[in-house]
Amino acid sequence: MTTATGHRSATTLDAARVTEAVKVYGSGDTAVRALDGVSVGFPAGRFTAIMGPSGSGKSTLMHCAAGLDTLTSGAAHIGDTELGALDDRRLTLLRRDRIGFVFQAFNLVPTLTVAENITLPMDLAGKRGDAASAEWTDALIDVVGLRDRLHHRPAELSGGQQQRVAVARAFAGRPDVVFADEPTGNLDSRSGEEVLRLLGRAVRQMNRTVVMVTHDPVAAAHADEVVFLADGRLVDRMADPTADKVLDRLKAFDTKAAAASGATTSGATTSGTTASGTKGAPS
Ligand SMILES: Nc1ncnc2c1ncn2[C@@H]1O[C@H](COP(=O)(O)OP(=O)(O)OP(=O)(O)O)[C@@H](O)[C@H]1O
Repeated sequence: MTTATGHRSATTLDAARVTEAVKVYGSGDTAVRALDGVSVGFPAGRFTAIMGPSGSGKSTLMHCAAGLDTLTSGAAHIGDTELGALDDRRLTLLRRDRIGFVFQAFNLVPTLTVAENITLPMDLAGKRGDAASAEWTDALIDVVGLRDRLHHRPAELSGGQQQRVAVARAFAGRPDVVFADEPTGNLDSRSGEEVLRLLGRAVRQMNRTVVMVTHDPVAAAHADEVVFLADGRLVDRMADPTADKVLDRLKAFDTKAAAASGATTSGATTSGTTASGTKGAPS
């Protein structure tokens, strides 16, 4: 089902979601409430950007949603799996098998070729070898445009090319969701644009799910939807973002009055999208 804007409706299942997520760092006088009751879903097959002022909780939300960190209270799900119910071993397996990561630092293995870096997670998981995986990897290599670099090592590539390898590696195991934390932070604007287009293509042409933390309105404009955090709370969602619209929304955070009167997590809507982050669907 698609909406008038051509996007999938909110009835699409969430690939990942957090419910009433609270994360407190430290204790006593020095305690920081990084997440203060956030409920948000990241729909499967869509590209969602997480934005907000510095310190608003973006990275904390991503880390808790991806099982890299644990919530103080509330729940985080990947599909139907509640992360809090998993022991360390199962959580590690879930991260390996069902989640892909792209970070600001490319984190490639310098001694491996591009091809070996891309298939490393699948090799570790013992998932390579079947025809479907080979076909998928082959298609992925074309999407990221690295076919003529497959036998190079990371040091022989530009920063943009290295991040494209990291993107291919993140999608290689066909994870349920790829989380990207400031994936263009180390890139010039042209290389960054390429990586963002790549993430968009993976979502739209290969039916993948991407959740990206960024502070850059131009980067966020590549997403299908932007969720805004402020002071550890979800304050707004914006479908069909443009850089200008995102920038305007961020500027509103600059004044305390706007922050105080900003939309709350329960019912604010932007461009017809529910702000609750749940699966309530427009009919
Ligand atoms: N490990 C930690 N220990 C203590 N406080 C932390 C820790 N990690 C984050 N915080 C605090 O939690 C709050 C949210 O941090 P977080 O990094 O999630 O914000 P952010 O929106 O990603 O910020 P930025 O855009 O600057 O990266 C901040 O006040 C931060 O100082």
